Amino acid sequence: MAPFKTLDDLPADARVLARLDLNSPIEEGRPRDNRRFTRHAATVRELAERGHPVVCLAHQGRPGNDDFVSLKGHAELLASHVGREVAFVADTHGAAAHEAIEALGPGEILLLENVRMSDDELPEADPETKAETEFVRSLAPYFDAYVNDAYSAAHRAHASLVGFPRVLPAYAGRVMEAEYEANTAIATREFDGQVTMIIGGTKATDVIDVMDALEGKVDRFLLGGVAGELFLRAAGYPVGHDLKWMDLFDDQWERTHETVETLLEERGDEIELAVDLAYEDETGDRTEIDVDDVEEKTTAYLDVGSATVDAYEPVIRDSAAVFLKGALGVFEDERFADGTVGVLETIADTDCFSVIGGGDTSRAIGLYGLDEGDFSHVSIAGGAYIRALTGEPLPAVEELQRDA
Ligand SMILES: Nc1ncnc2c1ncn2[C@@H]1O[C@H](COP(=O)(O)OP(=O)(O)O)[C@@H](O)[C@H]1O
Ligand SMILES: O=C(OP(=O)(O)O)[C@H](O)COP(=O)(O)O
Repeated sequence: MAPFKTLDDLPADARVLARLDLNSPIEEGRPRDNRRFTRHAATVRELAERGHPVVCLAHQGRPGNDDFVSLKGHAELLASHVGREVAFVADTHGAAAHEAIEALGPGEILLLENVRMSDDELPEADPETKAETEFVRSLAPYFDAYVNDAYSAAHRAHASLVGFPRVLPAYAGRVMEAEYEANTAIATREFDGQVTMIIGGTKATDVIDVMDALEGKVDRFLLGGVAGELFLRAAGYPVGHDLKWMDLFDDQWERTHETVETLLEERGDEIELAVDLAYEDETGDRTEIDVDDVEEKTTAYLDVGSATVDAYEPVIRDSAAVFLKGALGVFEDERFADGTVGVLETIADTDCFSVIGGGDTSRAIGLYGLDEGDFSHVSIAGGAYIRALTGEPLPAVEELQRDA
């Protein structure tokens, strides 16, 4: 049985309130185009083509931060992906919002203002409390159905995510369905062979917790990025040097070194560390060094080296499933993309079940001309992906399951 109702179960003509996750990097006040728009546009288009009036909810940034902006630019970008007009009203649940919702005809789309501009959206609370907020109580009567497509925000118990499914029939959108299925695979599927997890990126504290939680579920871990250097440091190599303007290593080392040391000691045979690293030399070129030749902690390493990519390749080729979280290097700079692109190319070249996770990391696929279709799933979720990998429940998904 499907764990929740989907768009296939949605009654014809239902007036739909759809929660999307359009949270994006903001440049000069406008959202930078990214996969979240393409993916959610497909759900919205399907709803509009079936003749539902579609009112969308989404958030952007957090109050007090520079990226906490209006969704006006998001409506324009969403429209370009849907291929239909997306109206916008600068109101979350007041009279202007109600008027615009009432005026909406079949197949028409409206995006309301950033839900976090309503005091009722945050903070986190249980679903009953969120369902009683003015935000939920005033909007719900305008709709017949609530569709949650915002898998990547499903770890937040906010009003737009857990309140509405208590008062409206609730359905999973297409993005929600696909993300749920792929991201819970480590916890829910049996693979006929080795399961490998490639760990990198800057959020070392998070990914190290994942490694700790995945005991018995993953056979091999291949490490790179900041997390990889913390493991190398624990293995006695003087790496993990913080550049003056970044505090990536020392702070995370303080928080993780005990777990890292225990993991190396107890499960060291599952963990592969980089054998060489790359840095920017005095002339600005990429230079590689064997980890055994590193003498002092004075250099910032920005990628794993080519011998590491060669060593990781057969492990990937021997795997039935590969899950990736975080980049192996600073791939945004072409000189330091080899590690990330190298492992992605190998995964793309195999038939294994593969999930590429992390909003930043998955950008490497488009930047370096890889084909998204060569992976089983490219996730648009960060925090929710990590939680799903470890089997931790997501409050907004639980509400969909409860309603089913
Ligand atoms: N050695 C490194 N030093 C600094 N940054 C790194 C290093 N390796 C990888 N990164 C950075 O990690 C980022 C991606 O990781 P992160 O933000 O944790 O993951 P996510 O993909 O989940 O958003 C990339 O933007 C990349 O530049
Ligand atoms: O972008 C998001 O999370 P992610 O960066 O972990 O993928 C979600 O939109 C959640 O946003 P939040 O972390 O401000 O609650």
